[in-house]
Formats: sequence, C-alpha cells, structure tokens
Amino acid sequence: MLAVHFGAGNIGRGFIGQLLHQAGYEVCFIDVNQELVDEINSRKAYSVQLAMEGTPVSVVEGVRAIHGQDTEAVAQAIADADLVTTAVGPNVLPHIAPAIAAGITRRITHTDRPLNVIACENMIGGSAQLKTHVFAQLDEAVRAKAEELVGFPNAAVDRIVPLQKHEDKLLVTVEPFFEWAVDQSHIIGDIPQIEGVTYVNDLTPYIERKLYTVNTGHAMIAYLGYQMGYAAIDEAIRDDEILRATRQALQETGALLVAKHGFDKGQHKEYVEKILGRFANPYITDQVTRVGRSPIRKLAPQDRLVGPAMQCFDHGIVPEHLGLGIAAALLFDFREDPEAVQLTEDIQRFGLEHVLKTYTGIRVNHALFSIVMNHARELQARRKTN
Ligand SMILES: NC(=O)C1=CN([C@@H]2O[C@H](COP(=O)(O)OP(=O)(O)OC[C@H]3O[C@@H](n4cnc5c(N)ncnc54)[C@H](O)[C@@H]3O)[C@@H](O)[C@H]2O)C=CC1
Ligand SMILES: O=P(O)(O)OC[C@H]1O[C@](O)(CO)[C@@H](O)[C@@H]1O
Repeated sequence: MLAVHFGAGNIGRGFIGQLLHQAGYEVCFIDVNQELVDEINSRKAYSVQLAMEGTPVSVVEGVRAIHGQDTEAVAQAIADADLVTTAVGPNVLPHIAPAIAAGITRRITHTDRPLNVIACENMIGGSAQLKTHVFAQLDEAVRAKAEELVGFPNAAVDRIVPLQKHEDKLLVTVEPFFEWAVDQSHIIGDIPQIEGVTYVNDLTPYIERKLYTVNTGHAMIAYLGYQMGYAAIDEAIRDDEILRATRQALQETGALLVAKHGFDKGQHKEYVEKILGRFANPYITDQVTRVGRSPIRKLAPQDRLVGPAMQCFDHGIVPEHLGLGIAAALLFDFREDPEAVQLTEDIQRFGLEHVLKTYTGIRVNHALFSIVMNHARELQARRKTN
C-alpha cells in the first residue's frame, strides 16, 4: 500500500507519516524543501520522539520523498497511490492542486481504482477546498470520472508539534496526545484502515470542537502572550491574567459548542482542562510566534477567533474574551511573519477600524466590532506605558 503525503514538515513526519507507516503504508513524502527531500531519500527512515518523561523514540522506516517541482514523478506517485494526504498549510493547498490533478488524470486513464485525498490542515472543510482547486484543473471528461472515483473527505487533526531544530534534521518531537477524525461519508471505496483514525459521519461537531477549543485557546495564549512580552506558550500560560482570559474565552466557545452540538457540559469542561494541560506540557517549548503565525488567516471570518465569536451572538453569549483575543491578534506585529507585517502596515496606513472590518468581515455596527475596538485601544495604551 502506498500513501503519498504532501508536506514532510512537523505534522507530516511527526503525526500523519507516523500513523500511515504504523498502518502498513509505504509513505512517499512530497515537499519543496530540497534538503529535507534529500535527507529522507538518503536515510529512508526518521525518528519520532514523544515529549514526555523518558522521551521514548519510535522509528518510521521505508519512507522516500519527491521534490514538489518534479511534477512527472509526483503525478506518477499519485497514479500509483492508495491514499493521498496533505499537511502543507491552508494557504499552500492551491499550489499543490495542479500536481494532484495531473496525478488523477494519469491514474484515471488506466484504472478505476478509487482514491481518497485527505487534507490534514487546521481549517474547516480543508479537503473540500482542495477538491475545488484540483477539479478546476481537470478536463471535463476526467472531472466526471474523478467525481465517481476520487473522494475528498474532510478531516480534523490534533497534535501539538512545535517548531524545532535538532542535530538530526529528520527527528521530530511531538506531544503524546493525538486525534485524527475523518468524514467517512465522503470516502470513496474501502475505508482506509489506519489505527488512530476515528471515522465519523458528521465531522462538523468534531472539527468545530477542536478548532474552537484547541486552536482558539492556543491563539488566545499566543496573541496575549506576545502582547505581554512572553516568548513561549508555557511561560505565557503561567501568567494568571492570560490563563484567566483564555479560560473565559473557552467558556464562551464551550457554551456555543454545547448549545450548537449538544456536547455534555461536564465532559466539555474536562476536555478544556485537558487541553490547557497540554499547552503547559513542560517537555514542549513552543514559541508564541509559531502558534500565532499567519494572523490574517487566523482572523478570517470562519477561523478560530471570529468564527465562534460571531456565532456566540446567535446563542445569546457575549464573546467579550474572544473579542480580546481578536484585538490581540490584530496587534500581532512580529516582523518575521509576512502576514503580521502586512497587518501592521495596513493599520499604519488605513487605521485599526478599517483593518478590523477588512480582515474579519465584522460589520462596523455589529456589537463585536466595538468590543474588539475597545480591547485593541486598551492593549495599545498598555503597550505604550510598558
Ligand atoms: N504543527 C502542529 O502542531 C500542527 C499543524 N497542523 C497543520 O498542519 C499543516 C502543516 O503544519 P506544520 O507541519 O506545523 O508546518 P511545517 O512548516 O512544519 O510543514 C509544512 C511542510 O510543507 C512543505 N511545503 C510547503 N509548500 C509545499 C508545496 N507546494 N508542496 C509540498 N510541500 C510543501 C514545507 O516545506 C514544510 O516541510 C498546517 O495546516 C497546520 O495548521 C495541524 C495540527 C497540528
Ligand atoms: O497550525 P496553525 O493553524 O498555524 O496554528 C497553530 C496551531 O496549530 C497547532 O499547531 C496544532 O493544532 C496548534 O499548536 C496551534 O493551535
């Protein structure tokens, strides 16, 4: 069995690649980092270390890699594959679509064997979005056949894998916890048997619970931590003010999730506390600038902050603390993050109100708009006095 996985980065090697290998797949990574591709091909194996006492290590063997620009080889790998997965980042999905389309076209001309393509990105509807990009590249005749033979089931993935540098370039340290839920209703053909994957018929509650708890909580700590001068997540979470605000934001998203999806209140509280414990893992050093990366993507209307905040109003919840998180995200001015640089320049040129409206889609007369603006002004004043 062959699995082609786009993105041999942290989550690619440390989570998806590892589970696919353990499920018996030969894993072929596609990446645009030549050094990474060469290292994988010369060693054909890498190690995954758990961030916990004793730091146990497991080895993922029998792997290979292809450079993403070698379109011929990538298309052939997809034509031969039993499964395709991705962990490249939401903004990169349009860029890998042509190679996937070429692979599907080649495959479909000589086999009717079904294929599933699973985007493992932090976003709602990742595989569906990838399908749109891929199908836009297909000829009409291929498109009709691909509709029957190629599934794009959405997925929710959860495992914290921080930015890291080791002497061994392929070694990846990951937290012990992981969760990978896949929408079974959009699989075509046999269900891939992968230990650790939970197949569900309705992914929405899973992806929203994960995105609006793990990623919302993480974003709160990252953006507030950045405003208050902390470098790492575990330092920031030890600040009572940040922990309190994050907990309160997660009470807001929790109330929303319970109202919307019928989660048990007590169990959801336990889920939140477990996640806060994961953020504080002393074996992981995760930079606030990594967790806060790409603030424009994270401020988008459907994403982890604005998405739940807007929905809160439909359930009579006032998202005061989510508003604080949105304000802190707007003011994330980390110079090495291109999206943060753009936000900062836009704020200087057009003003905060314009930027808030443009990137979040929140209307000026919406209650959330003034909540965010009040917090943003307070944060700006606080930074001036510090
Ligand atoms: N790191 C984490 O803890 C988690 C990350 N995710 C998601 O997984 C995705 C990847 O995140 P990370 O692994 O942290 O990032 P990463 O930066 O470590 O890995 C991304 C990899 O994709 C490669 N890449 C970029 N453009 C490419 C292209 N056109 N073709 C092929 N490969 C390309 C990069 O060279 C890099 O090796 C993101 O969507 C992230 O939100 C999801 C859950 C956990
Ligand atoms: O990967 P993104 O979407 O940039 O966001 C970072 C977030 O993703 C994770 O890397 C994994 O869920 C979290 O650590 C963090 O909340």
